[in-house]
Amino acid sequence: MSAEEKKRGWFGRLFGGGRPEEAEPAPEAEEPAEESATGEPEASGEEARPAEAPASRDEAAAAAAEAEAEEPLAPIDAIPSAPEPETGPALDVEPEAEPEAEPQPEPVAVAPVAPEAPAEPKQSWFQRLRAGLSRSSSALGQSITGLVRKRKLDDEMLQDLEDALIQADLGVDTAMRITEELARRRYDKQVTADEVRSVLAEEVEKVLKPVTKPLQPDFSHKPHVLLMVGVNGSGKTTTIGKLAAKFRADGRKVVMGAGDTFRAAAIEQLKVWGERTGATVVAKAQGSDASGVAWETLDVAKREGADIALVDTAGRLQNKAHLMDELTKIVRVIRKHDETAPHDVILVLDATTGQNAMQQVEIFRQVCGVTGLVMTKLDGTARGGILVAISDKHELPVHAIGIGEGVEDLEAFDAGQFARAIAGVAEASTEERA
Ligand SMILES: Nc1nc2c(ncn2[C@@H]2O[C@H](COP(=O)(O)OP(=O)(O)OP(=O)(O)O)[C@@H](O)[C@H]2O)c(=O)[nH]1
Repeated sequence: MSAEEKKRGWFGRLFGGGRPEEAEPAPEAEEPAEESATGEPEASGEEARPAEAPASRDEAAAAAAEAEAEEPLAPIDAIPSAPEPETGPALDVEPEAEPEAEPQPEPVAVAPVAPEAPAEPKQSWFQRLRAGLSRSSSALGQSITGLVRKRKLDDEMLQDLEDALIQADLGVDTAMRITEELARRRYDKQVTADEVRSVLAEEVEKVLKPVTKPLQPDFSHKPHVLLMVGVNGSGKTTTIGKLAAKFRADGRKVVMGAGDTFRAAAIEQLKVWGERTGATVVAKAQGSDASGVAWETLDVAKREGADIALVDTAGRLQNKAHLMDELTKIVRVIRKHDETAPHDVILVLDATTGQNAMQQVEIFRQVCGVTGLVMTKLDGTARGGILVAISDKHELPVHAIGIGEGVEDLEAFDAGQFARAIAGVAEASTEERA
């Protein structure tokens, strides 16, 4: 199988329909990414289009001002604080004060693109998923093995198992269903750890199956608008970059909007992804009005006849009413371009934040009508079970999961694979070894 066919396979699975019929050929790498002589990437949009920028700035300002006058979509005071994720810096500076300050000397951490010539034999996605989820599955596996020692399944063991499953962030309801099913099958009989694991995998798959939904952009929108939201550090920018790479590999025209104007490094990070993928990047200076960036992103996307616009946002939303307003304002500004947009509002959740991720779903659903989820960093945590609890409670589509920083580390979500990986059960069929 060629690399291209593999990409298409991924695309088909992620986007649910295989390669679109009217995909335009991928432009040459230098076409959308405009670089200066120094090699410094120049953003499209305001920086890259001086002649067109003033008009769109006026429109953006007018749209932003109009949007400002409107009511926010959700009461901010009702939103509880979610602790900072492990990877993100704390918010202690008002963004309005930022432009004056020296740009923060943050390193631009950009995930590596898939290595061109991998030396090692390529692992299947399931193998990598299992390896990624090994912290989650081994924590659970140890508890299960510790509890099941050639004993008959009795009430005490069921209670201990339930506690272990809750500890693993799977959620109370799922934990109860698993132990009820175990009791139904094996009560007062000898039970092995393998039997427990297999019931665990089956029950987790039952929860996850209904939420397994590939991303299905409707390219007739021209552009299909995808808004990426989530707390800072959850992996929004990286996920946008990875998605852009997938769309570009499928011949789509992509425009990315650097709507995270809070952090200079996030803007730079997106520009680098733009260079790598050949996607156009619309960016403004750090501290600029994010809704202005969103406006221009759609402006540029329409002008370029882009298939999809991926709009990044800042994630410093906890207890910061004006930043929460910023998100609702971005949505309103986007709707001035297309009242049906944004067509996808994807919440990126960092698995390492465990139960806080549940809280984040509640907050972002209130504020901006989340349509689907991507969970990242499942590779670095023992708390992967949280995706099960979130799915059980919120029933939001899970589009994809991330198990690393590279392009190849984002995959379409598959309930069965995830369930078996987290339960530490072997692959079910040869199909998944592909
Ligand atoms: N291990 C691992 N790291 C990831 C994954 N996804 C993203 N990251 C890393 O997480 C860090 C934060 O990712 P960003 O994409 O910058 O997060 P963000 O939500 O855009 O953050 P802000 O710009 O601060 O709002 C980066 O170092 C990414 O490379 C993943 O699936 N696994």
